[in-house]
Amino acid sequence: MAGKFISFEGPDGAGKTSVITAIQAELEQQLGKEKVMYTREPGGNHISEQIRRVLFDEHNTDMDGRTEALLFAAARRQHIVSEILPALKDGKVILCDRYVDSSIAYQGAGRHLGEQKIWQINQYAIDGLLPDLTIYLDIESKLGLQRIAEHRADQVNRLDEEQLSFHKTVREAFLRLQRENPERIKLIDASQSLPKVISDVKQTIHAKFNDLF
Ligand SMILES: Nc1ncnc2c1ncn2[C@@H]1O[C@H](COP(=O)(O)OP(=O)(O)O)[C@@H](O)[C@H]1O
Ligand SMILES: Cc1cn([C@H]2C[C@H](O)[C@@H](COP(=O)(O)OP(=O)(O)O)O2)c(=O)[nH]c1=O
Repeated sequence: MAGKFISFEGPDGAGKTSVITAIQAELEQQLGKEKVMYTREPGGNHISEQIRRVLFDEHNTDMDGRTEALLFAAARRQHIVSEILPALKDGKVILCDRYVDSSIAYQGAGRHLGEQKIWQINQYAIDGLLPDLTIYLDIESKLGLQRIAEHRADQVNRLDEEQLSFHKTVREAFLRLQRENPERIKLIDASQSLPKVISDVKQTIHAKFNDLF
């Protein structure tokens, strides 16, 4: 079986973690644990996790936007080399919580660094490796932030605390990316109930890979 690279994207609170957990459990049942890999960005290996700590340290409020963008790209590079490429070689299904589209949306649009510029620095990091399929969980910004506030108040990180307008800009960018890449990026309405979102995601994965679900 050839490896399959599936990324999950969406604004904070869209439900990525909840959805991926369910999808991972079902795929592991079907294919066996050794054939499925969950991983997240930034992170997934000890070097990227160290970069993650710098990015999300609440003391680093003075971090320059370009520094932030370069650190995300650096963590991505290491993640590809240490996790993604070996798993693809082993024929695994990779469920990746965020990938390059997050940088375009958060740093490019949200931080106004320019979506094209962020693409450019990320080309160097990803060296042409895009997911076979990207599941974009779309949610209205206010609802996404409400979900975080209601359920995960203890886990709010430096980036979650950005203002509503930032999140709206990020969502617009995700929607634009989806419109520009309709073959790779599939939109799921994440304001639906969790079981319905999971069922839509499974259908979408099956439409792309007939041997899954
Ligand atoms: N479809 C849904 N309907 C209602 N609440 C949801 C739904 N999906 C997720 N949640 C809740 O919203 C919060 C954020 O979800 P999470 O999966 O952590 O999102 P993300 O990883 O995208 O930030 C969690 O407390 C989760 O239980
Ligand atoms: C991968 C990536 C994430 N981010 C942000 C989006 C999230 O706010 C945060 C990831 O934090 P995380 O705690 O993983 O949150 P979530 O469960 O919402 O994915 O990092 C970027 O700004 N750029 C990136 O390239």
